[in-house]
Amino acid sequence: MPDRPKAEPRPASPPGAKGALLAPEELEAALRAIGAERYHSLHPFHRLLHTGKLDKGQVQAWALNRYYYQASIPAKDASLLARLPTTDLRREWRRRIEDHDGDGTKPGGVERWLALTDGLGLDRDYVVSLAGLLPGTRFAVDAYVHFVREKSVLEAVASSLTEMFSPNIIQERVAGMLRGYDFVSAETLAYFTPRLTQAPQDVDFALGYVKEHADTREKQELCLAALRFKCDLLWAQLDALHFAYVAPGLPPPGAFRP
Ligand SMILES: O=C(O)c1cc(C(=O)O)c2c(n1)C(=O)C(=O)c1cc(C(=O)O)[nH]c1-2
Repeated sequence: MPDRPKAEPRPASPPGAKGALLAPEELEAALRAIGAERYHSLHPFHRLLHTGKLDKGQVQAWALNRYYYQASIPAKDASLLARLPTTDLRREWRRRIEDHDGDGTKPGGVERWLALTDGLGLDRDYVVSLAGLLPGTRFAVDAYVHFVREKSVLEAVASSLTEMFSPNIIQERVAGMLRGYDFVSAETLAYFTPRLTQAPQDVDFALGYVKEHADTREKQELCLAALRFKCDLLWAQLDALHFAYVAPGLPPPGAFRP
């Protein structure tokens, strides 16, 4: 019997770097599939929040913790802005910072989030002090800021693409919370109205950028990994809230107590 040919040793290639380049629409489909599987709309805490199943203290805990996410978004965008190489790119990213920080005449998203925490009866100085923040929130949000600061511009832009999925959850949240809670008004939730137009505008640009600049399979895999990472850090924030305020309901030392 002739000797069987020996198997060729496999070339050591980095995980995820194999396979052919995806067409831009295939890349978009792969990004959307990540959202369908792991966006925070699927988290049990959000399902409770959106169906009126939480009490006022639990809704306050959500708003207080999410303040840190809102307040950190313009800081992460500013760190990316500083690394963008062209006027057009910087102008686009500057618009995001203005959406969140305002322009000094009209309030931005951070200020509008504080209107939400005011509306829920939280003390503004306490919210802004971050004194009652869950450690899990802090670690997850800081991980996002660090990711954007340290990874490539392409990965940083890709990590913003969870916004592809946010208009749906925002509509569900606003309708569900207005139906479910007598302590919530349309005014309290006014933060979300401009996001319904801002997020698609952000996504148009960021998705176009990713589809154009992820021009090798390896870069495409990095973009997919960036979006998974972002979904994970959004999920982790809700895990922390759920553990502290729903089940088993064990807020860590120093955290907000309703
Ligand atoms: O209400 C939400 O569920 C939700 C999700 C996300 C997101 O997917 O990251 C953002 C927002 N809201 C939001 O309001 C917002 O300003 C925002 C900025 C970004 C980002 O990554 O730059 N995500 C989000």
